Amino acid sequence: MEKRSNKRKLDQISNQEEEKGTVPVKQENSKKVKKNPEESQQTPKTEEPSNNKMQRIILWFRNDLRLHDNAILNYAVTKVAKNKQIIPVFCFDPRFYGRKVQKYDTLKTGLVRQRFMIETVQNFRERLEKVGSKLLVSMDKPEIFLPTLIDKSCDNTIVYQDEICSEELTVEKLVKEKCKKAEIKSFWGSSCYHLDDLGFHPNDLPHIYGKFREKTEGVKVRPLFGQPKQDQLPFIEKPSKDILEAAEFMPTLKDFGFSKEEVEKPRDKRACYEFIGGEEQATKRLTEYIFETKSVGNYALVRNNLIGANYSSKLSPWLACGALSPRYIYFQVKEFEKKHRTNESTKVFLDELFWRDFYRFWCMKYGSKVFSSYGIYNREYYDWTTDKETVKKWKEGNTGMPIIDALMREMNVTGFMPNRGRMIVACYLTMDLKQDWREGAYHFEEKLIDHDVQSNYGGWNFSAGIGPGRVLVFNSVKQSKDHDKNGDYIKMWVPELKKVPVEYIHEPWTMPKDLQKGCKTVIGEDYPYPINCSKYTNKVAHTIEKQAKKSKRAEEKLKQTKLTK
Ligand SMILES: Cc1cc2nc3c(=O)[nH]c(=O)nc-3n(C[C@H](O)[C@H](O)[C@H](O)COP(=O)(O)OP(=O)(O)OC[C@H]3O[C@@H](n4cnc5c(N)ncnc54)[C@H](O)[C@@H]3O)c2cc1C
Repeated sequence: MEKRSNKRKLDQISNQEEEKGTVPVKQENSKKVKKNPEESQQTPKTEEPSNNKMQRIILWFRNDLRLHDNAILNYAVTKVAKNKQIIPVFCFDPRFYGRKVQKYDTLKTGLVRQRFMIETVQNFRERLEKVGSKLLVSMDKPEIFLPTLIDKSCDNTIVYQDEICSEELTVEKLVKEKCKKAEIKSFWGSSCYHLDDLGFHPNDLPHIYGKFREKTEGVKVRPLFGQPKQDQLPFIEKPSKDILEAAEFMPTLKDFGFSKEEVEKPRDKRACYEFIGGEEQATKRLTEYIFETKSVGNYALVRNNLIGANYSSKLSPWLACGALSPRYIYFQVKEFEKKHRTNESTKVFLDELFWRDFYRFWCMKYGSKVFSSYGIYNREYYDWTTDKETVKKWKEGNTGMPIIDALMREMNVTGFMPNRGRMIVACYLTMDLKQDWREGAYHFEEKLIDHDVQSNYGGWNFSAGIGPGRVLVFNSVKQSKDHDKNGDYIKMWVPELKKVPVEYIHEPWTMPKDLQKGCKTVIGEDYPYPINCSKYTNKVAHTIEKQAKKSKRAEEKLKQTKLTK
């Protein structure tokens, strides 16, 4: 391996797998629930091999970048062997990092999440080093990099945590194909409930979340795995030069194609929280949210607010990449309930955590259908269109609907958007502007710091009226008045509207012309007219818009004639 040879060239990445769901539904659903899951035991029963051969265990980490409560680390620690070598690996797979999706004109991973991921991997490496291990990092595809670690003189095992959706399953399949000389083991580990404990096959998952909760009422969350201790993860005694290089390699944002200007831009001070990647920051935030500020005890009262650090936990970015275990959160909340109080808030908070579980099992059940345009029920009556100009305005936060613009701008800049906001903007794009929901979902995938394929595509299916449960149709103006009464959130993210009086902040296009001039916010000049959507724009606004367009055209004509003269 040449120095940093694991760094690929960005322009070599193929865009073949443009659309999700290239794996047929059946194949995804064929992920069997293990009947007698030796591999899924809390403490895996690993037999001592009959020979004295070195046991090489390659731990392929993906969305499980933590030492605490980690199923594959637990396997490595509890594996009984006379001689064993544990090799932890993380690949910045070019299919997920540094790749553009041409069809939706989005990146698979935008700048904010990419930065967070580098911090996460760096912190994970440091934590592994503290217990005497190392982390190999590569920018190659796993099916290219992992085979280079197979040593013929050893018994090799490749271990990973199960994933659910098509793109991830395709990679698993390729790894299996290319690593035939190694044994492959996988473990469930990304939800609170263990797949094997549900008591039913994911294909029998109830249609709606409430019924899922009823059906799983008696299911116990399994206890946590312990953290590996010093020397429980013995590395290779005399590693090769290549392996040592990979154990030091860490890509930079530039390696993923981001410009110097983008990389050096400071974090935005308006961000609701300073998200820094890694397990250490994750557990710090968890303690702060649950025990120091005791905010979990007020969750139900404030969770729909839009401003501040503690209206919700902000744990999702660490959960998404597995720097934080959902079971650890669950048990910490239970601890809080024991010490302080059990109330509606702690219950609602845990319920949200189980929504995350629900979407995982839901994606298992429906496979690639969750990425299809009319969803799992083929609701073709929605008749989405794609008007790139409209989608662009929505993406950039220039729709002329203040609450939508504020929410989109917060996400574009910081990577975070409140849950209420996600529902509002998704409903606006699909129900009001009637645009293909996938334009929105792919944009979220690029921008969100907490992007999680199951929660994102599940959330979009739900909001677009093609997913589980009732179809919720929001009125954006009402939502704006309900959740941002004084327009503080709007004014924070849409500074053009700073001087607009509160009574007009939610519908600035209804402001009388004189007032628009008075507060230096002329609609159509300083801030756009709302996209023509009959639900919100009243006749007055349309007339003003038409007149403005007419007079603009007249002005331009006049200029033209002057020029030609
Ligand atoms: C269109 C749309 C897209 C979404 N995309 C994502 C995504 O990519 N990644 C993601 O983690 N969440 C997503 N969500 C769910 C939800 O918005 C976020 O989990 C939540 O806003 C994260 O903030 P928090 O950690 O402060 O959540 P809290 O309100 O503090 O909740 C605690 C945890 O519960 C889970 N949770 C809460 N609400 C939901 C929910 N509705 N669905 C699933 N899990 C939930 C999250 O893991 C969250 O961290 C999406 C929702 C919608 C409507």
